Amino acid sequence: RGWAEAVSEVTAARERGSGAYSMSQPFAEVLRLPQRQLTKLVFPLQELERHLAPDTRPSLRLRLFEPSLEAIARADGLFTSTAWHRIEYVSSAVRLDHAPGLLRPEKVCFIGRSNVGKSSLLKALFSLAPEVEVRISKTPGHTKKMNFFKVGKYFTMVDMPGYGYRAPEDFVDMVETYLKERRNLTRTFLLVDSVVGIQKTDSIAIEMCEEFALPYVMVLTKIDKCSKGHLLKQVLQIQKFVDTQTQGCFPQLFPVSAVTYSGIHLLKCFIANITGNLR
Ligand SMILES: Nc1nc2c(ncn2[C@@H]2O[C@H](COP(=O)(O)OP(=O)(O)OP(=O)(O)O)[C@@H](O)[C@H]2O)c(=O)[nH]1
Ligand SMILES: [Mg+2]
Repeated sequence: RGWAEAVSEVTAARERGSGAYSMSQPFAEVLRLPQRQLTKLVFPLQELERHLAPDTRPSLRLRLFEPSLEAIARADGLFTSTAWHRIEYVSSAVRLDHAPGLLRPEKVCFIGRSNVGKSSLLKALFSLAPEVEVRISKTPGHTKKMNFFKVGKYFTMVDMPGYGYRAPEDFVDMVETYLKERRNLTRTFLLVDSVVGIQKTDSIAIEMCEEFALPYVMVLTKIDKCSKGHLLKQVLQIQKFVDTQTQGCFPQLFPVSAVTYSGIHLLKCFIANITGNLR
């Protein structure tokens, strides 16, 4: 289905004013981009796929989650803060028993090495809620607490401290306990730096997710820093790792850039979908 049709469909939906949230203005702009630019921004894996030899294509699982542009547009609305639908910081905690109550569905958290780009990713996902403050830093080990953010009445997202270099001392107690015991956690996003690929420290998190049998999703960060060839190599390598060495990892990778926003819209749509909010 062409994107031009999606534009008119979504525009019509917006004019009808249907639903608590509808397409964000910035996404209307995205839909006006030339096809190639739009694909690169919204479907970065598809853009890479064009450079693969036909017989290697099946190794990239591109088609597992392939929403329509209309669905992506609606998800963008879910991540837009309005007076009726507030996206906001809730609280921070260093221990599980300090975390917000379990009544609100938690749904998603972001884990990964320090400096991999967890806070930056959250900030990019919240770019249409500019009043939400997510702190990022060049210095690894910046996020010291579990930070809870709510997306209206729908769900909560958690930014975690990183593991590895300059990780907080109580990291293990904090993050392991959280992952193991948080009953309302539906999906864990495990971030891997696309420039360097899976490192020893990443294996800690992978093993943790596997051991606790958590459903998790691998996100490749900072893709703006990779050449096309390098990114393709990393994506294929990591995809192979996921296919052969993991049980609980969703077999489609999500490459993103918090700088160019490549892959961010698709990830918003995936989160809307797994939290049951893609109406
Ligand atoms: N070029 C580029 N830089 C990024 C991207 N995402 C994050 N960075 C940079 O990477 C550094 C670390 O980012 P953070 O988001 O603070 O990383 P973090 O994973 O939250 O780190 P800790 O809180 O220390 O665990 C910062 O200098 C960011 O500007 C990206 O997509 N592209
Ligand atoms: Mg951080």
